[in-house]
Amino acid sequence: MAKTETDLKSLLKDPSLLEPRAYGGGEWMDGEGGATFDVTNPARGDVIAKVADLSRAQVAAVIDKAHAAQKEWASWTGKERAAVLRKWFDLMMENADDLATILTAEQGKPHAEAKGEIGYGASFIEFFGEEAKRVYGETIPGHQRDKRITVIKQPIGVAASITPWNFPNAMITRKAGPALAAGCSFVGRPAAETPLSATVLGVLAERAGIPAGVFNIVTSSRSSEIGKEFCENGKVRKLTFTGSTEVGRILLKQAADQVMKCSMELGGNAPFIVFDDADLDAAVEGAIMCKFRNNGQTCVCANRIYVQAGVYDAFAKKLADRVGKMKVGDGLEDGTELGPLINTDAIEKVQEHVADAKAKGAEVLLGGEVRQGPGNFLTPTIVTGATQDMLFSKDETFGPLAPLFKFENEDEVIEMANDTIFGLASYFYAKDLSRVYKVAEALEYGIVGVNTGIISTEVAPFGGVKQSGLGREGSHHGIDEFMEMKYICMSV
Ligand SMILES: O=CCCCC(=O)O
Repeated sequence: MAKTETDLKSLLKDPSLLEPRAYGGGEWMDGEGGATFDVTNPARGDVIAKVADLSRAQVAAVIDKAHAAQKEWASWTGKERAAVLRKWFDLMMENADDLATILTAEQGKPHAEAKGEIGYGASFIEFFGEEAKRVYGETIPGHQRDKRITVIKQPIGVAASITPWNFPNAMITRKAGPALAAGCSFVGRPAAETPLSATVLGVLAERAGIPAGVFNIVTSSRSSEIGKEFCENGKVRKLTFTGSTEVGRILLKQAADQVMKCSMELGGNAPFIVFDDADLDAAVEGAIMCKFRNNGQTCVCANRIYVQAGVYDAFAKKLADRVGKMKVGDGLEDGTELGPLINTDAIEKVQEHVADAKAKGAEVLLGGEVRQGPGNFLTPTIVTGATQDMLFSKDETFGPLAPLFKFENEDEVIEMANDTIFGLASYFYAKDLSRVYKVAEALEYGIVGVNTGIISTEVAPFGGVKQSGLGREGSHHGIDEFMEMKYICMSV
């Protein structure tokens, strides 16, 4: 069980993968004056590493290096960039066990789930490496007899990224993959809770032969200062962010001064609807995968579960039977299905949502207990009798709370499901084909899962509508976020 950096190293097949320094311009960097910040294991609350705490000036110096490296990188052919990205992907897969151990130690999710994230994260590097060869332009018939029109796509330049602690590998690779494939250089600021999953990507990028300055990881505890540097530095041409809608709004305002191209993957409040013609066992399994992925700390996790009246009681019972058996514990221990929450604030938010629901008439069917002792553990919780006036109807709980709402008909549930400022992911279970089409079209969300609780894949465009964000990540669309279109009009 990891207690210190040394202990965590002893769990790795290759201890040199654990890197507490930042990676900028191809060099490993300490914080100014040796400044560090602590990284703790949420399963035990102990410090596992002291990581370089870069100042804003140090980050600006890294941006200079990324800027200097970008033009040469962009001059490589797509095939040449694809070859090093492929090497990077291979190294991630070869070291997947160690990467997962580092991820679990700092983030908490069970090791098997962490390993799943490493595979998912690596898939973006593989996919976009392949896409590097397929950045096609266009020819358009001229508007006059002597005119020829060609459209080309060019890398935007330096891309800055800010990523969250809940998917500390995949949220970086989903941005760095297309950025590097497009010919951009990349400066990533990982969450202060989970920097080691980012620096290890720097270790492997270096081993893969990605040129100095092309992939950079700037670890820092000063989130708002670094955000400002990214938005105000004239050498940064693209900002890509995954995190809360609240922070996304601040970044968009700051980036407006430079009219910076932004991609925003923000909050969600996913509805999960079970119609009375659904396969109930499949719906229960889908709800568990969707709700309890990363212990509910995922922007696409079900936040509101709507169940049609005729199957409400049966669904609630089946769900409680299954969830009640889930093993909560340290993610580094065998058999753990639900790890700790990231911190005590996260526990308090779940408790606040449960207390509010109880005060408004809901009943706790299962769970809700905070485990005594070290670590941020909370048993998975189900409440019945949820209604639209309860806190979780407006606000993402981001924890292991499954509120069950009862509904009577299609129109009513669509109205309730869409009654939110968010529009990221949504899910429903039904068999009737015309219902499937109508409901999928009526849900105001960027992603709709039909008879499935898992929708994430590198080949599909991930992103939200309304206040859930701007732009799409993944799929062949994802690379366009890092490119500019140029039209060349030629007189012949
Ligand atoms: O919180 C958002 C992380 C997205 C995880 C995914 O890609 O499914």
